[in-house]
Amino acid sequence: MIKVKVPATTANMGPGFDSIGMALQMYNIAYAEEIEEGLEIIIQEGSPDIPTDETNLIYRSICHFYKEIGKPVPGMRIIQQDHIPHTRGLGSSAACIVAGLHIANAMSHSFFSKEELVQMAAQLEGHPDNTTPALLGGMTIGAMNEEDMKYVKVKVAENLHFAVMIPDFTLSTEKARAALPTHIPLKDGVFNASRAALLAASMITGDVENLSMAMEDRFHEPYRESLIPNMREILEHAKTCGAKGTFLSGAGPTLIAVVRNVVSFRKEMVEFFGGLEQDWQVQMLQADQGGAKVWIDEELKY
Ligand SMILES: Nc1ncnc2c1ncn2[C@@H]1O[C@H](COP(=O)(O)OP(=O)(O)O)[C@@H](O)[C@H]1O
Ligand SMILES: N[C@@H](CCOP(=O)(O)O)C(=O)O
Repeated sequence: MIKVKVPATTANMGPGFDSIGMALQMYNIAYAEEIEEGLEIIIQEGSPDIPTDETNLIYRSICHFYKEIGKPVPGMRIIQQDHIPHTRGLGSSAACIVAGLHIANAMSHSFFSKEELVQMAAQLEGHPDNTTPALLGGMTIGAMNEEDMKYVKVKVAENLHFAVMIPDFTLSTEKARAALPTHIPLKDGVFNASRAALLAASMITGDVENLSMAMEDRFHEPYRESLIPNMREILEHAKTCGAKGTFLSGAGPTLIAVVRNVVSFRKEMVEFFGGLEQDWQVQMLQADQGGAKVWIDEELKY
């Protein structure tokens, strides 16, 4: 039996559109084993609307891997225990890709290195900001072309807490990407480049006081705001409650605030959400530093 545990990820973190992402301590677990023929998918925990046929994203990622190595896909049973809410901007699709590639790697005895899987996963998702931290943990800064992806992994300071504010409605990445413009004014390019560099450097040095400015964005948040009721008010309120920095998680609709005052922040935000039409859950999480883990027959492999 193969077991894979993959963390949720938050991409962009403000200005790092399609480049910067971070793993969070929230996980999907998948078990897989070969069976004589066919495909059996059991969703033990998680959303009932996840497909259990060949369109399932874990299975599609497994098929992609087998195609790459030129071998037929064996019959298999997959059991999912999902804790990452899907279509909320917390990298559930990246978690499926990472789980699928790890399962296929183990099942086919291919022994691809983690580094090879990092490259394959980034090409499969098309942007490296979810799959790279999902595989490696921490915060990653990546840049890619058709052949290659270069990245740096940064360990996230242990004293940083992330208030992950998840609404009861979904927003697909596809829809949120369709809202983006094809051109960005030069002044916005300068705005984002300076903040993305400041964000990366500040996370390395631990200069938390920079985060308020370093997490500002003009590439995607202003264009996605209309898809997320009360987004601006929520982020502004989070700042008045002491957030060091705030951003839209991935393509949204989840919002994240970096906080130090965990208990009081949560209490104040829960009160604030009580006055809004939509239901918002607040989870206080820390960064996952190690990324996806794989067990074969209960032995931890990596
Ligand atoms: N646990 C899962 N198992 C199978 N497919 C999943 C799972 N989670 C997400 N997906 C697929 O990924 C889609 C969501 O991807 P996306 O819009 O990129 O949102 P997210 O921000 O959650 O990654 C879902 O509609 C579903 O097709
Ligand atoms: N850079 C992407 C990130 C999408 O992340 P997800 O968690 O919403 O899938 C984007 O902003 O479109």
